[in-house]
Amino acid sequence: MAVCIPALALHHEYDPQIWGEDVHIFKPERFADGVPNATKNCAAAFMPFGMGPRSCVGLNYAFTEIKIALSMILQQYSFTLSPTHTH
Ligand code: HEM
Repeated sequence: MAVCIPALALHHEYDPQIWGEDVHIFKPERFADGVPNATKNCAAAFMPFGMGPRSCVGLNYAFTEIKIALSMILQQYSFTLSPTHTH
């Protein structure tokens, strides 16, 4: 028997109790304090690589590739502190 988890539906089954009232908004900064905080410690609310013994074996490879791609993109830009930035 095959069990299929529709990842897209899972992450779009909007649950304001977990994600907040702004659940429909694309808001990457909701992960700024880590996944556990963003998901109110609900491990099953966000599982892009699945979970359990059959979770994605390519997870670490995928993360490495993502970091390489991001660093290659960022090398094309230069960054300076905003003059209005205060600590
Ligand atoms: C952003 C990239 C990737 C995402 C989001 C992703 C996501 C997933 C998900 C959701 C599953 C199903 C887990 C489950 O059934 O609970 C899975 C399984 C799997 N993934 Fe990935 N994956 C990614 C990249 C990769 C890469 C780069 C490889 C190999 C080089 C890979 C190899 C596999 C394999 C072999 C399985 C089956 C594991 C099993 O059934 O035991 N994945 N992946």
